[in-house]
Parts: sequence; structure tokens; C-alpha cells
Amino acid sequence: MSKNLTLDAAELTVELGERSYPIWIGSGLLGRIGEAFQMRSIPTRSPIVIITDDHVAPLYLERTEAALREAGYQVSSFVVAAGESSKSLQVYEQCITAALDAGCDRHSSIVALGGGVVGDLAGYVAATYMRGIRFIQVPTTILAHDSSVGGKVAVNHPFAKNIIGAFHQPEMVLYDTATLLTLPDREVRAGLAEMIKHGLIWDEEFTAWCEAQAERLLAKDEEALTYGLLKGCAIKAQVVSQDEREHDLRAILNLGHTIGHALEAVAGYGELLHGEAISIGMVGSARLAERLGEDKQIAVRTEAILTKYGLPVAVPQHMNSDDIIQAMMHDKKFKEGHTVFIVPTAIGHVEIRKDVPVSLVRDIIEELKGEKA
Ligand SMILES: O=C(O)C(=O)C[C@@H](O)[C@H](O)[C@H](O)COP(=O)(O)O
Ligand SMILES: [Zn+2]
Repeated sequence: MSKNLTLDAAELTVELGERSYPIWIGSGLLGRIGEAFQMRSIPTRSPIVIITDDHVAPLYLERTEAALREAGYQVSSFVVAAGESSKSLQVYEQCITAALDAGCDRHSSIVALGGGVVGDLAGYVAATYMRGIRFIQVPTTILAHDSSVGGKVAVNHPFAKNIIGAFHQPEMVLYDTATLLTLPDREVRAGLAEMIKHGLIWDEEFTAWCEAQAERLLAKDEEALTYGLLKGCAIKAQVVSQDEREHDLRAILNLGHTIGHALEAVAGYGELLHGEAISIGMVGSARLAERLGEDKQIAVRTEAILTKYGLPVAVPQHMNSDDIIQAMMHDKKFKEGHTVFIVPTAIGHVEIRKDVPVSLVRDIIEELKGEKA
């Protein structure tokens, strides 16, 4: 991590050869987006479209547009409804129409101003408009420290989450930590679930830090948030740099997502926030680890930390186990009668298991339904 002299922000790099890009993290960076665009040599001659949602737009759109215009860019925007239901083919088509209306060409850029939903949607628009144009991630949630890095972009199908997508890396990630101060508490908790995930898969020390700093993080202490985001992004960047297209290692970032994605699909995209679903999924993986012979303490500690953050650790009673299993079978992680599970072997270490029988997963889901939410 180094200090960038021009932007006065902490800087990390996602190392991907010629496609490497910076992640800048700091307070007040939104007002400096024009400068960041210039530093990345983004041309002023082609229109820029900002895609955002109706929660973020009233707070940050005007400021973003003004900073870009001041730097000489022609900017328009398209505002979608906040929430997972906007990650649909229908909203995707509306965004493409907005890009056409704005006169976007092959040198244009799409800016994702918002959380994970906006980032995934806008990224997929950028990946496919004229077969791919530049895109810039401007995350405004904690959860997006995960989704804005690594280039996985997608929309959902009613049967399966993120099933229509691409790998398309951003030009940069510009993270203004001041935008996190307006986040509702539920969004804060859900975003922190992905931060905890990064510790659980990679770094015991960072997990211990997350355990100790729960109060400060939940209170949106900007210093604690900045440190946590830097660590989370650094872990993500290291993994992505080693395996951009998820041939192997990158799958570890899916801890909690095998069950989590199925819960989101069954709930109907929106009832559970992504971070809430993966919190339940991470407990499921830890219980699975115990059944597969790993130390019980892994599950105990995983559940304790998520509970400390006020995250759900039980499958909602009204969800049908068969529906959840069915949804898992539609997921990318299901192959030849077995589903791929990321299973903890210690705190800070996981392994990729491709041999987990569906019957065992069903047992775990039933067990998690018996728990109090
Ligand atoms: O970037 C990755 O790789 C991840 O797995 C990060 C996840 O937190 C993220 O939710 C991702 O979109 C899930 O990947 P998917 O391939 O299962 O859709
Ligand atoms: Zn995720």
C-alpha cells in the first residue's frame, strides 16, 4: 500500500499485466473523479454515462457529474431502482438504450456509482456495449469493496444469480470513504460480511482484527473502515492477480456463496441482502467443515463473529429445502451431481471441495433452518 501523491489517497494495484489498474481509497475522492480520469488517460471526446440507483443519485450524482464536467467530460446519467431486482436483463436493456441515447461510442466509459448491484449491472453494460468499452467503479457501499475489484460483472436470471455475465476489468476503482457515512445500518452489516469473508479465507490476523473492531466498524468509524477496506481489497487483488478467470484459486472468494446464492434466488432477489445470504452460507460451510472432520471451533468462531456483527446465521424458516437445493443445482458451482464448496480448514484457510454430496448439504440446510434467526 502506498500513498498516491496526486490524489492523496491510499493506493493498491490489481496486477494484471497491461490491464493492471489502481484502487484508490480515501475520504472526499468523489470530488476528484475528473482528476482520476485524467490520470488514467480517459479521453474527453467521447460521452460518459454514469449508472447509479435512486438511493445514491440524490446524494452523490450531482457532485460526480460536476467534477467530471469540470475536467472537460460530456456526462449523462441513468438511474435504476435500488436493489437486486435491477440486476435483470430488462434493466440491462434500458441501460444500453441510455448509452445509445447519449451517443456513446467505442471510446466512451460507463461509470458505476453505487454498490454491488450497480457495479455488476453497469459492468455488464460496459462489457457488452459495442463488444466492450471502458468502465470505472465508484463504490459507495462497504460490500462493493469486494464486487468492485476483480472484473466479475453480471445480471441475474430468475433461476440463478449472476448467470448472465462476463469478466471485464475496470480502468480503476475510486473509493470515497465519506460516501459510506450515509449507509443504512443494515447495508453496513451486510457489507461487513464480505470483509469478514476475506479474513476467513486468507488471514487469521485480519479475522481477529475484525472480531476486535466490530463496534468501530458498525459505527462507521472512517479510520477503521478505511483499514478494513484496504485489507479486504488487498486480499481480493492478490487472489484475482493470480487467477483472473477462476480456473482454481479464485474460487475461494466464493466462501458462503454456494448456499448464499441459492438463498437469494429462492427468496426472490431482494428479501435477503447479498451479504446476509453469504453470512448464512458461511455458517453452512463451517458446519460442513465440521461434518467433514475439521475442528468444531472453526464453526463456533465463524458463527460468533457473524452474530457479533448482527448478521443472520440461520436459514429463514419459510424457505423450502428442496427449492434451495434446486437453486444450487442451477448455480455455476454445480457440476456432475456434486456442488463445489469452499470449506474452511482453519480460520484464515480454506480448501476447494468438489466432492460434497448434495445429501450432506441438505442435512446442513435443515440444521440451519432449526436455528433461531
Ligand atoms: O470475485 C469473485 O470471484 C467472488 O467470488 C466474489 C463474490 O463475493 C461475488 O459475490 C461474486 O460475484 C460471486 O461470483 P460468482 O461467480 O459465483 O457469481
Ligand atoms: Zn459476494
